[in-house]
Amino acid sequence: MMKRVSRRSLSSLKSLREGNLNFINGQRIDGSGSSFDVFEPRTGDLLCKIKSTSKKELDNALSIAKSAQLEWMQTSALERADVLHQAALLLEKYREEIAYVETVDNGKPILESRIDIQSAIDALKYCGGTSIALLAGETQSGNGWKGSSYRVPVGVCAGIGAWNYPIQVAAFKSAPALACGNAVIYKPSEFCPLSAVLLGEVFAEAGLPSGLYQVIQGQGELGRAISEHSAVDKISFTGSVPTGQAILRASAEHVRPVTLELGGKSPLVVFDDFDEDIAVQGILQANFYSQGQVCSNGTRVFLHENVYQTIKTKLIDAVDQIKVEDPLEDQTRFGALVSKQHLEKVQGFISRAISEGGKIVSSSRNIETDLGGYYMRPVVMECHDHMEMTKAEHFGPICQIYKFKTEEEVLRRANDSNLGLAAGVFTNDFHRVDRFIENFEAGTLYVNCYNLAPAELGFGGFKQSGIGKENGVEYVNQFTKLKTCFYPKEQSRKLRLKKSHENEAVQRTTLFLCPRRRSTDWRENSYTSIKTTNRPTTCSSRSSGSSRINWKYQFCSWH
Ligand SMILES: NC(=O)C1=CN([C@@H]2O[C@H](COP(=O)(O)OP(=O)(O)OC[C@H]3O[C@@H](n4cnc5c(N)ncnc54)[C@H](O)[C@@H]3O)[C@@H](O)[C@H]2O)C=CC1
Repeated sequence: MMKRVSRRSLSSLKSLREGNLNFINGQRIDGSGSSFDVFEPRTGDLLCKIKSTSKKELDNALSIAKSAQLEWMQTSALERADVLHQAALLLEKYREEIAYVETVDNGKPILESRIDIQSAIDALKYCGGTSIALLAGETQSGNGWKGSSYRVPVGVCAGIGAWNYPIQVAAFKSAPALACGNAVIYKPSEFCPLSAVLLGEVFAEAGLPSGLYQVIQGQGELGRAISEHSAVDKISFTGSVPTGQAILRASAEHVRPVTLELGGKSPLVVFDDFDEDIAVQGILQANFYSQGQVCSNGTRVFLHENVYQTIKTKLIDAVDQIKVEDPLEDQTRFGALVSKQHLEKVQGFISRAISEGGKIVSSSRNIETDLGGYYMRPVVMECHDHMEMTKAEHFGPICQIYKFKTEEEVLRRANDSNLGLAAGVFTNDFHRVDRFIENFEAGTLYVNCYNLAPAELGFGGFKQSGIGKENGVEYVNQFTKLKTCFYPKEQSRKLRLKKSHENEAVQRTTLFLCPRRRSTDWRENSYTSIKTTNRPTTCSSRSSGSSRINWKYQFCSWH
């Protein structure tokens, strides 16, 4: 059993502001690399200075991770799941403290930060429970042969995260990796670096041995150093398409598995048979949650010509009523954008769209506020197909509306994108629903709802929106390698008898067919004898039964 040193406290915001934001081998320490400033989105004030991880410190952290991982992989999946479950309970316990830090760091409403922590809790419970069953593998037999496939950890997994869901992404990168017996080295976005450190403290208090979850801090340069490092066995990345492509290129050198959760430019198609008021609530949900900084947002809203005018009018009315407020207040539904640079980027998209013929039809995008910080009003824009914003992800609170006539036409326009993260359709015609499910070119589809991403089902994109999934069984599998072992049927029976007779608990001898190609008569082949670790073959998955937030919040009132 690995030695565990439990911590008993979570760092306060005051302490985080003071630095020591790398979390290496169970300790909060400063890096010795270059420094950079982090600003508070709700006020625009300096939040903290980060001393980033140097190349030498990265090497050291990876070597600590490898040693810790070699021990961790020897623990049972059930034991690992227990640690994740404990961490989930601690996240529940510290929900308010972490939500406060998250909102100060990111600018999103505190209500949303609380929900993001729920997603992190769900991921920990789901991955812990699921891995127990997945790692058990499967056994098959055929003519003269018997074989088992089972899953082993990948090794040291690196996570590189975006800024829009800091605690959630840190948990999404670490939960499946740890559950499957890997170590994690995580680099949060330089814009929102704090909650990943708190997650490290939560893991430590839950009994996770030091070195298995480490946080390194830095900007793109550190991300590049991770993606080029030979001691990293897998990378799980959430961020923009160009960065994802750079990581993929660097990983080709090492022939290393990569999971990419990248950007989107998702269509949301609204037909004239659907309730207009519910459609408006759905469009708000698909565009303005997290100030529009959501990868799966349905920013291209196609409205059927019969309802274009009425839905447009209702939508403008609803958007104009959204209050932009201090994200730390409980009632706030729309807070600050993440950074000055990002605010300027989003405003730049709007200005270029106007010069290309786009038109803001809601009130002004600008807002006077005495909070300081990075605020703008959400907007509705009438757009056409041949403008930059129809193709490019703006990642801000801009709902683009388009008019369409026929189903065939709108499907073609909806799919006309290099990205394929999500797509939605609002209609009461279930034959039409079937046709959209079949023909939408996207990895996540929403019918009469939008932006759900529960832990139980895979979420991820087609086309340039990514490779692999987060959530669901597929996601947990991505943090394992599959080993398949064949043996002759009679030999396997003898081995079983021998094993039970000698009560051999740790190791057994088995046989590989060699050469690998299966002959019609396997007896003609020669054998090679090797040693393998004995593994349990039956385990049951545990329910993640949590005090979940009801997902129906998705159509909550915005005013
Ligand atoms: N599909 C999904 O699940 C999600 C996708 N996203 C996408 O993330 C993007 C917004 O996030 P950003 O932080 O602006 O993305 P980004 O690509 O600029 O940065 C993401 C992370 O990559 C690091 N990085 C930068 N250059 C790197 C390099 N050359 N090699 C390795 N790492 C590097 C950054 O420091 C940061 O930690 C949007 O495109 C959004 O759609 C965001 C959330 C979820």
